[in-house]
Amino acid sequence: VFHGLAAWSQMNTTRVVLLACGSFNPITNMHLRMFELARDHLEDTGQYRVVKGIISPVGDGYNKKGLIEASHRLEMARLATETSDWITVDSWESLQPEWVETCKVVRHHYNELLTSEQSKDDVDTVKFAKKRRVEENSFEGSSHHRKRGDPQLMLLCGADVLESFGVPNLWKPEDIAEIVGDYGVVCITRSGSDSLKFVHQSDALWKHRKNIHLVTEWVTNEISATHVRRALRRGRSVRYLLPDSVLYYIQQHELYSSESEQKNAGVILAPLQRYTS
Ligand SMILES: Nc1ncnc2c1ncn2[C@@H]1O[C@H](COP(=O)(O)OP(=O)(O)OP(=O)(O)O)[C@@H](O)[C@H]1O
Ligand SMILES: NC(=O)c1ccc[n+]([C@@H]2O[C@H](COP(=O)(O)O)[C@@H](O)[C@H]2O)c1
Ligand SMILES: [Zn+2]
Repeated sequence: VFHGLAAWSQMNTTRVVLLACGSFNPITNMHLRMFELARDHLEDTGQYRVVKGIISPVGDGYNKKGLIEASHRLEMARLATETSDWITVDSWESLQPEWVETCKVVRHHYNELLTSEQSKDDVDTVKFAKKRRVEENSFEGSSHHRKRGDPQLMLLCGADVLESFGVPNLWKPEDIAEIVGDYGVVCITRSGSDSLKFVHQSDALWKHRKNIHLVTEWVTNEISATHVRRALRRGRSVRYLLPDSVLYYIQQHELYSSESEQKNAGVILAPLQRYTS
C-alpha cells in the first residue's frame, strides 16, 4: 500500500527544473542557497518535485561593469557545484557571441528538456514531444497546454531581478509575460525588498501571480558578489562567503582587482542599449 501511495504521489507531482540566470561574478554561497531554498519551498507545496538546477552565467556581451571573462565565471560555478548532486552549470548562454535575452535562455533550456525527455521516454512521449517541439523563436506552449506529466522549467531569481522587471527599457513586456505566464518564476526575497507588493502593483505580474512563487529567506543573508569583489580588491578575507575551491581559483588566477572592476566602465548595459536604440 505504501509503495502504491508513494508511486501515486510521484505521478501527481510536476517535475521542475530550476534555471538561474545571472552574472555569477563570482558565484557565492548565497547563489547556491537560493537553489536549496527554492527546492524546499516548491516540494513543501506537495505539487512539485525539483529534479534539477541549472546555473547559466551571462555572456561577456552583457557589458556589466566589472564583469570578468565568462570562462572564469563558468569554471568557478563548476567548482562550486561539484559537491551538489542536483545543481549543474550550463555554458550555452555564455558561449553566445552576443548577450541573449533571458526569455530566449529559458526557451532554449525548455527545448533541451523536452528533447531529453523525448530520447529517454516511451513512444507515446516521443509522439507528443515531437508535436510540440517548438522553434526557439516562436514558443507558444503556455502552461495551460502543457501535457500532464511534462516537466516544468522555472526561472529562479532574487527579489532584485524580479523588481528589475519594472526598470524602463530593461525588459520587453512580452518577455516578462512569457517568462511568468508560460514558465513560472521562483523568487527568493532579499531583505529590504518587497516582492509581494511589487507583484501586487504590477498588472502584468498580478495576472500570473499563481506562477510566481515567492520564497522568504528568514535567515537573511546579504552576501553579494559585489561585496565579495570589493573585499578581494581590498585584500580582505572572503572565506566562508563562497566555497574554498572557488576562492583558490580566484587566488590562482588573480581575479578581481581594481583593474578588472573597471571593465565595461562607461559602457551601456546590453539590454538598455538594445531597447533604447
Ligand atoms: N543574497 C541574495 N539573496 C537572494 N538572491 C540573491 C542574493 N544574491 C544574489 N541573488 C540572486 O542571484 C542571482 C544572480 O545574481 P548576481 O549574479 O547578480 O549575483 P549578485 O550577488 O547579486 O551579484 P552583484 O552584486 O554583482 O549584482 C540573481 O537572481 C540575484 O537576485
Ligand atoms: N531583458 C532581459 O532579458 C534582461 C534584462 C536585464 C537582465 N537580464 C538578465 O538578468 C540577469 C541579471 O544579472 P545581474 O543581476 O548580475 O545583472 C542576467 O542573467 C541578465 O541576462 C535579462
Ligand atoms: Zn545582482
